[in-house]
Amino acid sequence: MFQVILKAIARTLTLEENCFLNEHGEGAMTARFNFYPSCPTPERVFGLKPHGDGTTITMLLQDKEVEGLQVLKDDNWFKVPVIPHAIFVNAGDLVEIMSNGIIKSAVHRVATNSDRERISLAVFCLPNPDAEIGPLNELINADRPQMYKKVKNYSELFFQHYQLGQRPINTVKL
Ligand SMILES: O=C(O)CCC(=O)C(=O)O
Ligand SMILES: [Fe+2]
Repeated sequence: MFQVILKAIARTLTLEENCFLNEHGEGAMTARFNFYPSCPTPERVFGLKPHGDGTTITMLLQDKEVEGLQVLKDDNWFKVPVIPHAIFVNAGDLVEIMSNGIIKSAVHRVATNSDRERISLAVFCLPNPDAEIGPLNELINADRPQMYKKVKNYSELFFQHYQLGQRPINTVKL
């Protein structure tokens, strides 16, 4: 399914539909269930701290009753509504890099809830660890010079910085 999404993004940018997939290769998908217990002090405790995903694409099945996911836009946090059985698609840092910054990897976080627990299922799409991922040549020009270095095995960089509360994408900006 992520292939369909990457093709759709390419078409949106009026590019050849396989251009992102050619960079990405077959890649790998990992899945994680997130369980957020109820928390008596939600104003003081995050379920998941603010981060951008270190993926190409993340597909997320949210809890069908309990909200919690919030996305940062223009310095404001917006709640993602609960839509039962809908899949929330998030562009990760690697799409931001490949698109030379045109598609943004949204910073998001998860709030806790004082009386309800919450569960979600995230599927993370990643390129092969040895694939070199960089801005597409088609998206580099005089008006928009190359904005990111090429990266390899971004997951490793991601986790090093995540622990420190930093965004790894800031370390590969030119
Ligand atoms: O639980 C959620 O709604 C979001 C999970 C998430 O952002 C993640 O696993 O990276
Ligand atoms: Fe995330």
